[in-house]
Amino acid sequence: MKITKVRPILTAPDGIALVIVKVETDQDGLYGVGCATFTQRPTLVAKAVEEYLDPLLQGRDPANIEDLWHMMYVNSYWRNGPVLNNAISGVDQALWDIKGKIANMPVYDLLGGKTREAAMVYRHADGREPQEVLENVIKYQEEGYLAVRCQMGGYGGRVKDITAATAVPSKDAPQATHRMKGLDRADSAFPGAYYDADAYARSIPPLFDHIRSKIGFDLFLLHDIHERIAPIDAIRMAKELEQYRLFFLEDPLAPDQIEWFRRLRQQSATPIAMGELHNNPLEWRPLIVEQLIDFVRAHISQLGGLTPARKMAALCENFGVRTAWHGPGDTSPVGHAVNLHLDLACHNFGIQEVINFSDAIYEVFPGTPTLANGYLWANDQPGLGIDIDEAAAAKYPIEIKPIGWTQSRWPDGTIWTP
Ligand SMILES: O=C(O)[C@@H](O)[C@H](O)[C@H](O)CO
Ligand SMILES: [Mg+2]
Repeated sequence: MKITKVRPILTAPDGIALVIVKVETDQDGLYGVGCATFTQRPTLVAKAVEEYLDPLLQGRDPANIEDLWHMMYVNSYWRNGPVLNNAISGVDQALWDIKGKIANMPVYDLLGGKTREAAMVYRHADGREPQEVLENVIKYQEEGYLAVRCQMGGYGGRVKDITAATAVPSKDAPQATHRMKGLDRADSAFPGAYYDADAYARSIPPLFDHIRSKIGFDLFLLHDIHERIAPIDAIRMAKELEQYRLFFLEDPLAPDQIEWFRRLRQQSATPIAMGELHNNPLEWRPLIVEQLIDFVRAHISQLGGLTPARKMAALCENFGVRTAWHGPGDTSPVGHAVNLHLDLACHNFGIQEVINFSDAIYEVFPGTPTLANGYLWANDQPGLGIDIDEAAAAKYPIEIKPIGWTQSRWPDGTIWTP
């Protein structure tokens, strides 16, 4: 068997640019699909696939996933960055899809079989003040969800978008209404998504106090700091939140502040999740091996696909760390399917982040997993069990424009990690 063509497909059914890779073979009608999504730089991933991976892979046997992965990985010599890892991921996942189709088994069966029936998910609740967040939490609870992530005013409790040509105001949920210190000068300020780190840090413990006092402890709650505060403030928040028993506190520290995890660990028993920004094994290895985190949050297409992700999961299992694969809207449904296959097969699964799959998503991606009773369910079809309808995908072209939400700023205009 030979690979005949490797090509990217770009589509945005929900307005978020997704990158899918299709690997075609010389066997009649046999192909695989994989997620290569890097929604901030989609056309660069497409170029890496078209100009470098397609010529490299044509004529190779798609059965040899491990060899092809390592070959793609070192072929550029410089490695482990975004764009190239996403492109490799698209191919890698498509190869697993092909293998499953040939074996007539779902990918979770190739990985050892189901160790649970379905994957517990969490949903995102937001609101301008604690009562509104609470109401949204209760909505999810009434729909049967077992876990809800609570934010207030978006990441960092963002309070104001200074819209310029480059800002995208709709990325986060409702904006808080209070004003920022000294920031009533929208016309002259640097464009960006402004937030007040101190006000945000102070607002979160009372938020959880309000929610727990109303609903009790019979629901898993989560929070994402999104690296929006200084490291010592993140430690303080983790300590203050201990009494509210979070399922996890996500991204308390930026990936570049890895040494701070040791201090955080010494001071707080709040479970920590980290890793959606990781690209390089050197970033996650110490966090896992030193047991500085409780959940890995890797974005599987940033690692280079299912092949490195299953190895990461095995490393985690050895050290008592669980998986919580990244699953917001900037993971494609193919990526969500890959997450789910790992969730079902890995004993050390923790929880799965998921979005509400829209009608447009189900139209473009037949076989997208289904949500019911607070769990994500696989369809048990061979391979990844998901496909892309290219005619439907073409109805939702991607739009390229400068990214606004990653221009997060403090009240004085200082840019901070998004
Ligand atoms: O954990 C989350 O869902 C967020 O951190 C998003 O992944 C991030 O804003 C990129 O979309
Ligand atoms: Mg996050």
